[in-house]
Amino acid sequence: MGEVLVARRHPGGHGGDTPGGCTHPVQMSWPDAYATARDAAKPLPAELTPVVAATGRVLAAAVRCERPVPAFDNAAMDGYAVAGDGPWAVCGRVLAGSPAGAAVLRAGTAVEIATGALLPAGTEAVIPYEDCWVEDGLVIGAVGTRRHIRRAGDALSPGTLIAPAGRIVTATVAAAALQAGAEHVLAYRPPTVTMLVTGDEVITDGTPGPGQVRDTFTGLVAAVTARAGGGFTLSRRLPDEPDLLAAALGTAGTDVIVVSGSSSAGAADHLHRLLGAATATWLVRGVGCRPGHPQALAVLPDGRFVVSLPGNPYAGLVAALTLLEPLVAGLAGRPPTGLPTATVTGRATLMPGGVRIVPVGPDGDLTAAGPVGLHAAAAAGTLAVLPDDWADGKPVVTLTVP
Ligand SMILES: Nc1nc2c(c(=O)[nH]1)N[C@H]1C(S)=C(S)[C@@H](COP(=O)(O)OP(=O)(O)OC[C@H]3O[C@@H](n4cnc5c(N)ncnc54)[C@H](O)[C@@H]3O)O[C@H]1N2
Ligand code: MOO
Repeated sequence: MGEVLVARRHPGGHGGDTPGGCTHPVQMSWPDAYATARDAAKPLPAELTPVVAATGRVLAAAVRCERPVPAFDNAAMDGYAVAGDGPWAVCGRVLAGSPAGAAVLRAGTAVEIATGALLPAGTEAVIPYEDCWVEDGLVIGAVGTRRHIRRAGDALSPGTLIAPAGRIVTATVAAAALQAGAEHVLAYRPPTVTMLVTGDEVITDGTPGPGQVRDTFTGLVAAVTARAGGGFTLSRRLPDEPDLLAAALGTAGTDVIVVSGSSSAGAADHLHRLLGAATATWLVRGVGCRPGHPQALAVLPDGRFVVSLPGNPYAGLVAALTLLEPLVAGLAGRPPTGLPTATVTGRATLMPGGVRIVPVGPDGDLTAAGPVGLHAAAAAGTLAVLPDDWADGKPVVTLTVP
């Protein structure tokens, strides 16, 4: 599944040795890292999916109308279906969903009819209630210039395009497909994502005690996964125990494994060594951005991707938007789209030779943010990717906070 982009040994940056003959590229620029994650992900196989379960998936083949819409001739107004000249003798009533009856409407007769009801054969027009009245069982009025009849196929005929390949199945695409008689669509299988939350100090519920922190990653990763069209399956908290992390990496049966923490050089940071031992291929190992520079993307020999998010929460969010989101979107079959740009104003300490990723409010003003606190990103909603030659007021690429 993965593609070795630069197969060469790391010259010795963070993470130390990579036993097991693991190869990897040197630290990448932020735009290259984003593009690498996106391009490494080829769409997963397409499968025939019930329309009702396809929302959020990407179409691998166009959806076309299979049955005319409407499927049968019906009344466009509540009133009387009539044949021949009036006045018309009322001989029955047809509501939507009830059969029109065997009888053919003969000249001079009428049936009371509801909007959407099957028209009796022989109907020449529908006269709305407001254009007629009934006296002694006779409808009195005149057929107007409009017949108020909807013919089968008036709205849509078989073969008409409902949605092209590559389109995300929205609720409206699904509704249009069902309306047009499609029960199944061919859609890419959405990638599944497991989250491994590492760290002895991380707790997943309750109030942290001394030295502990509350997990902030699971909800963010689940949201980024869902937004990119993936299925978040599970979050597991793991202590800083290499055997447990190795076992979890080995058994996670999902297309993508996200690991928070353990990305750096500390005594309890085992991920890089374990991926080396597993002969993973590094696609990205370290990115020229602040925060989030220790982030990485690797592919295991069986094709499963591992996304490594640095433990500092804002750095981890930046990494999820840099590597996880484009990866999941690509696996889900979403066609690449350019990132939005916006004009941003204010001041920031730029990173020579790399990018600084800074929260930006709706007014376009930059906000200061360190690698830990998430409050500025939460208030901002958007992150600006500032290159080292950025100047106040210049437009930049932006990322949307989940
Ligand atoms: N010698 C070096 N030390 C560090 C470097 C470096 O290059 N050389 N990089 C620093 C940077 S930058 C970051 S970011 C962190 C990355 O650390 P890890 O990914 O190994 O993560 P931990 O050490 O486990 O934790 C760091 C920090 O984040 C907190 N954390 C971890 N997981 C969670 C979670 N699920 N929810 C909330 N907070 C979490 C953890 O408690 C630590 O405070 O390394 C620097 N060091
Ligand atoms: O990824 Mo670290 O921020 O640069 O804390």
